[in-house]
Amino acid sequence: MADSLTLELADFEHDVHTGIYSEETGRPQPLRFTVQVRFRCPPERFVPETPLSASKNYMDLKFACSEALGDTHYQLIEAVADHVCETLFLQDERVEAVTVKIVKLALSEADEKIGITLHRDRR
Ligand SMILES: Nc1nc2c(c(=O)[nH]1)N=C([C@H](O)[C@@H](O)CO)CN2
Repeated sequence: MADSLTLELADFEHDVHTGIYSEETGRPQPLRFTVQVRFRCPPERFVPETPLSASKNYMDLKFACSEALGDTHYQLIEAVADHVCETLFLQDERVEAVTVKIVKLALSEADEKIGITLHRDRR
């Protein structure tokens, strides 16, 4: 049976312009991202000499959750997650599916975690 490969970035925090309400506009707020990327056809074996081109650079996941989001104001964090998914699909045609979990840290009063998870298969 073939292997499957999932790349993961967990608990990465980055400030993003997002929010529905007027008090949320004008300055970015911290979001916590956890992203999983399902990768098509990994090689049969990863040997010591296997090059990075046989996989996907996990630093690309950080890029998708930070610089790639730019200074755009995203009303909903769903739109942030959508942008992350599309960035990852565009980067590499071997990306089959992406799951993005976002926690809006500014909402937490007693360590509760409020946010969303978006899963998208390549269309
Ligand atoms: N499903 C969502 N619900 C809400 C969002 C959101 O982005 N997705 N955002 C807000 C406000 O901006 C919130 O962070 C402050 O009340 C409310 N609900």
